[in-house]
Amino acid sequence: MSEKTYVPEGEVAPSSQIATTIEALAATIRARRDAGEESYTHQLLYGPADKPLKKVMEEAGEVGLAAKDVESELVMLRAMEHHAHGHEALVAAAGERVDACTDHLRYEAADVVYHLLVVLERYGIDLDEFAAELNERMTDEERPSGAVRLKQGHVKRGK
Ligand SMILES: N=c1c2ncn([C@@H]3O[C@H](COP(=O)(O)OP(=O)(O)OP(=O)(O)O)[C@@H](O)[C@H]3O)c2ncn1[C@@H]1O[C@H](COP(=O)(O)O)[C@@H](O)[C@H]1O
Repeated sequence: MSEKTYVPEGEVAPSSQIATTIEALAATIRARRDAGEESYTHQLLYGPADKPLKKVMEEAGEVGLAAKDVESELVMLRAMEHHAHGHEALVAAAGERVDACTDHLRYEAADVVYHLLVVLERYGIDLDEFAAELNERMTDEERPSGAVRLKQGHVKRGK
């Protein structure tokens, strides 16, 4: 587990954190089909299609920019480590900037995943079907036992 994360005391961790989280988020998004206009998700599911599609592209771009910021700060940190001997405070400050940029990258990545899940829900692609797409790309050695697969005829339709 990352040193940046924790499970609240007294709570039992699920067997897979990310699977449980994605499933819960996808279920919330699906449930927002029955919500009112005050729900942002509902607006993305039923409003003009351009809105969620533009959000996916915009947020993906923000991931790219956030990652570039991490790169720039890493270059600064390495330079500090090489040239700022005796100036531990400068090195520590550079390390904190890397850390902050990495936090921002994670934040933008979550925005992409949320909007991607909304787009999948909007067009009726459920999580199992999405998993099957990813599973098809794995080698037999990589693919977990019992992993869902795409039926022939639906494989590589996008190519
Ligand atoms: N995970 C998310 C989530 N991630 C990002 N967002 C929204 O996505 C938008 C991100 O776009 P921006 O950063 O550009 O913010 P913005 O300028 O307000 O966005 P726009 O109005 O320009 O589209 C913000 O409005 C965020 O609130 C999310 N909105 C909802 N969820 C989840 O979906 C659930 C249901 O949300 P509602 O439909 O709002 O009830 C929530 O409880 C959350 O669990």
